[in-house]
Amino acid sequence: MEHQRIVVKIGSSSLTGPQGGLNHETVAFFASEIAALQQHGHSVLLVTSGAVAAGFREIGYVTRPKLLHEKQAAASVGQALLMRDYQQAFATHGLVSAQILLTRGDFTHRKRASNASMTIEELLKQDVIPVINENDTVSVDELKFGDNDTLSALVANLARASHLLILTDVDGLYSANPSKDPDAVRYDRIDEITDEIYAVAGGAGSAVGTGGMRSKVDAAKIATRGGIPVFVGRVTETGDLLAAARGVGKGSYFATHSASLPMKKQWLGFLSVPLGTLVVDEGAEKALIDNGRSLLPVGIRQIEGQFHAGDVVEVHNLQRETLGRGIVNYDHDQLQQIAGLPSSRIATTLGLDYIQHLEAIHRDEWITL
Ligand SMILES: Nc1ncnc2c1ncn2[C@@H]1O[C@H](COP(=O)(O)OP(=O)(O)O)[C@@H](O)[C@H]1O
Ligand SMILES: N[C@@H](CCC(=O)OP(=O)(O)O)C(=O)O
Repeated sequence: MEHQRIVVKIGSSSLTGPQGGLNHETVAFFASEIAALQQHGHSVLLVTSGAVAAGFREIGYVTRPKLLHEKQAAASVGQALLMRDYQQAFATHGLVSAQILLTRGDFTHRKRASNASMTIEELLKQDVIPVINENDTVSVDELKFGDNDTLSALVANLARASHLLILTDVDGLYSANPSKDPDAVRYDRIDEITDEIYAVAGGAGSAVGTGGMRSKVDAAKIATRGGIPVFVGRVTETGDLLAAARGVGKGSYFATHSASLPMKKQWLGFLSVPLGTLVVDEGAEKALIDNGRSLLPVGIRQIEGQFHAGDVVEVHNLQRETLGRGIVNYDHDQLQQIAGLPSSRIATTLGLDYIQHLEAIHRDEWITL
């Protein structure tokens, strides 16, 4: 196996128990597994949860807090404890580690994403292990990732990793939550993330985890669309992490079919914030999805939101299923006037001599989701 860049994500459920506090032996074990990957010539980026779980007991909460400000307070105590454990554990293998705290806003702003990327590149060049978590102190409501699975997929894309390994307390995705259904069977390999996969992926299984399998499938979707294969499973014994990276781990593998997605399309699909929604008819749905064509105003049935030309909008079919996202060429009030009209009537309806773009969304500015 040649040198690879591997993102490893460790969930709260793997590091702590329901009473909170860190399990120091477990942190030390994961550090030794990561050190083994480094010794095999790979570069590892670690995305770790556990700040809230590590800190809540320390400041006097009996159970994991539910309110945002309490979670933020617990995380600010716990993040330092988490980092202290990792730094000590990596140091015993002669490895230096660095703390990086990110929010979704850091990915949506291209300049900040590029700064984060430059820092990560320099750390990897110096053989330092970036240890990444969400910046819980400044993340509010819609800015929050909510779970670190999505964060790990965004990091994998940003760093152009060759693998994303999501470690959790269950050895893969099962046909039903295996802690509740003893007849559940594991999916060893998932070639396509279908509605059936989403239907079986349930919520968190423990008092400390968030997101459960559902957010892991979301993460797998983001990473595999970016050309990065994903492992979701358990690492409990020496050598398990190396096995996971080699494709023989205890878990499920999500395959990728895409070549790595251009940065612009990644941004459009997974980082941009849509400012409106266009509902389109069956003909437009077919043109966009089956024929890879642009969206013309004639196929638009309904317009929602106050967007302007150049903004990102989401596109729904008549059943209100999301088809994808694109950059729209008209302001919302212009689109209201021309929705349903053939291209020949657009200029006169808008009172213009000529039209720069006949398409509402050009195919080059579109991603199917
Ligand atoms: N179909 C499924 N297959 C496996 N686990 C599932 C499934 N649906 C829900 N789960 C739950 O997801 C949990 C893992 O997610 P989570 O608790 O968020 O862990 P983490 O802290 O590692 O992110 C499992 O322990 C399990 O209870
Ligand atoms: N940033 C938070 C992550 C929250 C969380 O529990 O995430 P996860 O265990 O990955 O589902 C923390 O460190 O506690």
